[in-house]
Amino acid sequence: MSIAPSLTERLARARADLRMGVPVVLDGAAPVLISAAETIGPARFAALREIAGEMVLAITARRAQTLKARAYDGDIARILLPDDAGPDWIRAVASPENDLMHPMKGPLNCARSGPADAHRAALRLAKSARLLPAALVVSLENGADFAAGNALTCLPLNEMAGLLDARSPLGEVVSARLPMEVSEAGRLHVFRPDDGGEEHYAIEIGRPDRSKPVLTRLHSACFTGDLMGSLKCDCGPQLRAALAQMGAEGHGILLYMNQEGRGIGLANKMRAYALQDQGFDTVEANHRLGFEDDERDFRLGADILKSLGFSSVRLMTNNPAKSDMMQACGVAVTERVPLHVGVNRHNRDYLATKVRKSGHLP
Ligand SMILES: Nc1nc2c(ncn2[C@@H]2O[C@H](COP(=O)(O)OP(=O)(O)OP(=O)(O)O)[C@@H](O)[C@H]2O)c(=O)[nH]1
Ligand SMILES: [Zn+2]
Repeated sequence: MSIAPSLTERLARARADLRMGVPVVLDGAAPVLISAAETIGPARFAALREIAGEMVLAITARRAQTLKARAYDGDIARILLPDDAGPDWIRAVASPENDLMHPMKGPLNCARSGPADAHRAALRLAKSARLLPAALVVSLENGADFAAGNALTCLPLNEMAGLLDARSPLGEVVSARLPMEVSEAGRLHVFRPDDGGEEHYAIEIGRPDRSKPVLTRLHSACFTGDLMGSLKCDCGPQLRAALAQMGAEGHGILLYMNQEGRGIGLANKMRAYALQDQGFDTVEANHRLGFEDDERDFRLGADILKSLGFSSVRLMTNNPAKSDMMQACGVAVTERVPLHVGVNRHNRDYLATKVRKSGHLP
């Protein structure tokens, strides 16, 4: 094996670059330089203008719908950057926080022709870096030379879709005994993906029989609900109720997935909360930010269960998408255990929206 970073490792670097505001080169027949809209500063923007390439702001069709921009590519829109646009304009298009106070003054001119694969890859990369899905895409004459001359991460455009689809194998790094309030026979397993991405955890209560369906909760991280006692959702009560039931039964597995905000990250979830204060529901808020309703990958939970030796579960959830994905990944769901706890006046509408729009069971 070469000592140089693999493509997957370079992809992980690219995520860190975008988060810092450093552009990344996507090389191919039509090479481009991509930057995350959210992290472009004035100095780098001025340097990008000097390249004198075509400048396009790529956004998702979800965001385009709010802005009344034409998504000619179906899932994305490519807005041609006006000559007088700067980082503030870019951020105003990318982020909906001031949409109501300053409705966008169009018209936003969108590209109809030419390839959109680099733009699509840039948006997927920004999402996977937990940034707003909006990217400035600047055309280059020679991608490889430009990357080498500026010490930038360079990725082959024709391999981007496959790289972004792939899910990096999760390996167990360590496990140790963790006596807990619900059970003194607790154990925490830490799983880490090969690509340097987010770690996920499994809490094992007792020593469940691997040949029988195990009481399981697939829980997504919610800093506000799990730790801060937020009343806007039901996550904290669900977490504690699941652990309590496992403690009472003497065994169970709680998968704690670091997929905060249904996979959009805490910063974006707080942007969604700000929109909810303007009157939008949880699904509309995600869409206005440019995300789908739910950006989580539940397959990771099934991967962890299988690597711990389980092949069937009694799944504690109200969300059929979780059961469906388990089954599709080869983990049998022998029973769905409903988990209705923690309803209050602040989260009643949120829970009703999940039933009405996201297929949750009442
Ligand atoms: N984007 C977004 N995420 C939210 C919002 N409220 C809560 N969340 C996140 O939603 C996730 C809730 O996940 P879960 O409780 O595991 O899953 P669920 O889909 O509600 O299904 P259940 O298994 O029935 O609880 C957590 O990652 C929260 O951070 C919101 O308004 N917007
Ligand atoms: Zn929550």
